[in-house]
Amino acid sequence: MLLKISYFLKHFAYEMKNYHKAIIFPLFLLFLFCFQCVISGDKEALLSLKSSIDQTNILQWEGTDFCKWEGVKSCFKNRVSKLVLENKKLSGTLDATIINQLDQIRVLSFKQNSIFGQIPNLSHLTNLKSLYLSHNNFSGEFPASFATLHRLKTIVLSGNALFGHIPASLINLQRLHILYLDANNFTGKIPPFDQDSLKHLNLSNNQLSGEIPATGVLSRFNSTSFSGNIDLCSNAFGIPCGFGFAPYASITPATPTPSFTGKRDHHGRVTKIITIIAFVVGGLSLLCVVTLLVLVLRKGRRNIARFADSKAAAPIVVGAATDTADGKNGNRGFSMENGDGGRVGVLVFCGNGDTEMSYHLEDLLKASAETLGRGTVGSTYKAVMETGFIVTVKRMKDAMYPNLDEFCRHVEVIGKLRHKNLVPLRAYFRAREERLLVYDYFPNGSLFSLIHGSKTSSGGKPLHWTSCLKIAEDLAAGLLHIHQTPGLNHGNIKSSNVLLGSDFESCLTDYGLMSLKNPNTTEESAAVSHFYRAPECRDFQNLSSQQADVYSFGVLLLELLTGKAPSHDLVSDHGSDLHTWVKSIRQKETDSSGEEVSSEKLAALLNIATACVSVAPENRPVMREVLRMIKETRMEPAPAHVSSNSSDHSPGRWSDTVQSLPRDDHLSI
Ligand SMILES: Nc1ncnc2c1ncn2[C@@H]1O[C@H](COP(=O)(O)OP(=O)(O)OP(=O)(O)O)[C@@H](O)[C@H]1O
Repeated sequence: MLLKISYFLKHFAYEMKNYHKAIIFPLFLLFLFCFQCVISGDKEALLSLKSSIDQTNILQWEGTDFCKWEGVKSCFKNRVSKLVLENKKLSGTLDATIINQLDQIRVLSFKQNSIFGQIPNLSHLTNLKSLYLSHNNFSGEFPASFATLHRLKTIVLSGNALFGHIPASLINLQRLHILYLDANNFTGKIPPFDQDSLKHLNLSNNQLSGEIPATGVLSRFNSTSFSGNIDLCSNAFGIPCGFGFAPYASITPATPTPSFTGKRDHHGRVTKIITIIAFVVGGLSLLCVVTLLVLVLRKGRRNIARFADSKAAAPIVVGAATDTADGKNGNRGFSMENGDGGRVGVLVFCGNGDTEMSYHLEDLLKASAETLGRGTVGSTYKAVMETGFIVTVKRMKDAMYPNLDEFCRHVEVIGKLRHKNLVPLRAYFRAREERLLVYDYFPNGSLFSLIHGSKTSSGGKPLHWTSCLKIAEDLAAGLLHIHQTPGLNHGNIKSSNVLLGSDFESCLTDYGLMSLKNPNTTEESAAVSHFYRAPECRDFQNLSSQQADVYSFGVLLLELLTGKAPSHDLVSDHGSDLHTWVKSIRQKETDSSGEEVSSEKLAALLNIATACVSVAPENRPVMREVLRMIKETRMEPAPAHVSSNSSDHSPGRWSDTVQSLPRDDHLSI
């Protein structure tokens, strides 16, 4: 375009044959063009401004005389000198190139709109005296260019989201009369304003810090000009510096400054509340983190102490040997004491041979614990001590508690039982409200797992007949040992309470504990436990008995023979067809020599089971008789007197020559 014009001018001059005239003429045209631009410049600037902040067309700017448009309060020589667009719901950003075209403006106000973005560089508005941008959504830093506007008297930027420092260069504005920067996020120090012109100052509710400069001008303002800045201090205001925390926010003005709006006060309160909440939340979070850390650190060695001392809530003192429950046996015990020396918990070792066990209460308290399961009696844990020694700890449910003395008497009896087919109770922890039993840990799992695998379904593959007989004999021997203590019974025979020892011998556990149960408790046992129970004991009010144990043992034999867990009442379901049902389940089996097993062997075991599950307790054989029959079935002559030492059988004898079965009145297939 310019090239075209110059070409035209050159051509025109050539035609005129007068180069001087050719230069003057285009300059004249250019002057006319520029004059027209200036005349209509503010109009164009205003329309551009409208299109950037008035998209909803609130401003009805029509007509050629823009000096009469809404908000254009005055013009000077056809230029806008005062533009006041307050509370017009304007929204958008201010474009510096547009605003700076209004360079004759003296007063510019966009108060109480929703204009956002940075406050533009207004360095071309050299005539600007008053700028009101308060209560919008301006963000960004204070424009340093303001310091160059030497005519500025009023700067009102309150209620925005401005941040950063207040430029120290503002002290050069020698006409500055009003400076309101309250309710923003300004940080840093207050510049040392000292211009006499400054009569109104509000810097409240920011995040200013440091000492208020002790200038003569600033000292004229009262504390309300500075309130709501939590890190400001001033010796003049009696808020000493050097204490790290100068609560300017808490200063209550003696004479409130009228210009402080409700919004600012509200903002101050909100800031205070947020600060307090932040401290509280921060404190609580710190507490949670510390607690979590402690828990995580202790997780690796999840502590028996958690259940051992949780209720006692007492510091543990370990080391002093104490007496057993009755104070007579002299078994070694280690006590847990409260602060005043009163004994609240004792670990008592049972059987005489166990007094030299290689751990103390302290070791147990430090052991890591893994939950093995939760049953009728309580929760069972595998506890691994720091030495690597492993024990099983059973924490008894509240419902199981008789009074402490009764508990101790009973557990002392159980703790003395030693038999190769019983899981030994090594120690017990007695405290006011806590009962722990410590057993050997059996790593080979339970009979339940052996029969049913890890599945909890009732279906499983029946064990080989030799295993059935071996297990039956082991359990009968263990149970007989219990029954040899007058009045003592197991009370909870089931396959999960049979553990496999190091030689895969079967060992009864959890014996003698059901009688500790409070008879008034309404707590029901699991369904599977229910059908092991003798019919006369299914009502929980009725205590278990040795005859009831025999019934449960019979059910366990049926489970061995069929591989079916008693999820329903096997006995009453199958009645007289029990034999047919069992036979139908078992395939033909051979012994180790490859010879087909006489059905008589299995028939004999089934006969024993059937006898045990007689509905009438008086028709059930006693355990001595049951053991004898099982032994005879395995071709082993039953001893005249069965004792704990007499039931030692090696697995090698399982497939001995088949002999004829003994006949019993109860047993007929
Ligand atoms: N001394 C032990 N060594 C290894 N595992 C054990 C020991 N004692 C129990 N268990 C296993 O821990 C698990 C939970 O046992 P727990 O006695 O708490 O429940 P349960 O036998 O299912 O029910 P109940 O309390 O009625 O006897 C069971 O699988 C059990 O076989």
